[in-house]
Amino acid sequence: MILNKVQLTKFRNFESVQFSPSPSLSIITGKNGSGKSSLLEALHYLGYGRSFRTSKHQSVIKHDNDAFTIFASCKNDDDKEFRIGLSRGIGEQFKCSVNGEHFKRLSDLVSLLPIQLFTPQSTDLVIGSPSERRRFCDWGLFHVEQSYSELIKNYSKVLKHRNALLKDYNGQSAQHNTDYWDQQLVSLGERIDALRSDYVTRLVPIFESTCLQFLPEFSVEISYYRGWEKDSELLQALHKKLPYDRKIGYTSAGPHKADLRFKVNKNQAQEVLSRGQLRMAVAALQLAQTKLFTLETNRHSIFLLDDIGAELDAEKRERFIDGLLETQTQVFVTAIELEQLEFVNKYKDKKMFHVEHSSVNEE
Ligand SMILES: Nc1ncnc2c1ncn2[C@@H]1O[C@H](COP(=O)(O)OP(=O)(O)OP(=O)(O)O)[C@@H](O)[C@H]1O
Repeated sequence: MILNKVQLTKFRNFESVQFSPSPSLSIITGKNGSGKSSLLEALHYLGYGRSFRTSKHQSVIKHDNDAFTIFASCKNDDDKEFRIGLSRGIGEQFKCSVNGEHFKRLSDLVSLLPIQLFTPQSTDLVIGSPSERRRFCDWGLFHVEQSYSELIKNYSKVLKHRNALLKDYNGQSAQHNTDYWDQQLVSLGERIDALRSDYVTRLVPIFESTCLQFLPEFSVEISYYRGWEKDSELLQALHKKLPYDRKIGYTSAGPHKADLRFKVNKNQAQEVLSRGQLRMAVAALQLAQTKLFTLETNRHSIFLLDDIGAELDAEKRERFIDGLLETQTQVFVTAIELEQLEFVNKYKDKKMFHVEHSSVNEE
């Protein structure tokens, strides 16, 4: 997948801009507040239907306006051209289209564009809550296994019903039967677990070899926690936890509690690694996921690198971009100054853009 042309209207500080990125590397420079991250934010919308900076869609609409629009001309991996459009007004739902045809579900659009993002906040992937790591795994599966997003959606629905029943518990266990929801939760949950567990097994060796390039002085291990006790069936775990779950009013075992656990030299990552080293661990993880995606789908993804200068030294910046370009990923990088990217002269297919006075100029 390649974005050939991107057009934003009334998005953040941009009234109306368009630019034609490189199929390989696009470097976006500009002063603080010029709009670099906003450009990546708009691309992120195409891949996720949301911003990476706010959950309020209204905040990205240019002040004193009532809707934003993002258009992109793309070429898929079979060389077919298509146009996608996304807009959202204040208090409205998304309007999405592909080749001018209206799409009802945002998820249909989102599945077209495999986009990943790396920002100064990306260390949350290692040290933040387990939901960050579940989202990471789910991205990989969502773009590889067709049925995966439906599976997750159905699981979430069943979980909601079971939690509602647990909240209703009034101390009368004889009349409080969760069996119906337990069975459905188990059937969907075990499928999710099997897919995730396989995915992590395929990812780990790629991650370990990538880590050798980024953090050669450390031994970094990832293990998969499926969300309930080892050596126990999910149904058993649900039964065992039922008294506790009734007390707290929600389900405390299952794939919605899964995690990827990091150990660096056998310790918690944040005990051992500096902030910059944590970012390198994340870079290695995302690069590994990019490699696996390309290997398994024969498709190419899009990678957004916001503020590359923050806490990654020049050698690691170069290694990261090299690794992404080797997988033929379309890469967008923002930096305040080009000096942070001195090594880019070696890339042949790059394009440079400068953002100033709410316009984007190719240099
Ligand atoms: N809804 C909005 N309408 C108009 N302008 C906005 C809106 N939201 C943010 N801005 C402004 O848009 C500008 C672009 O912000 P952005 O974060 O994209 O800049 P940046 O180039 O990435 O900056 P930095 O290098 O400091 O991270 C800022 O000046 C910000 O104040």
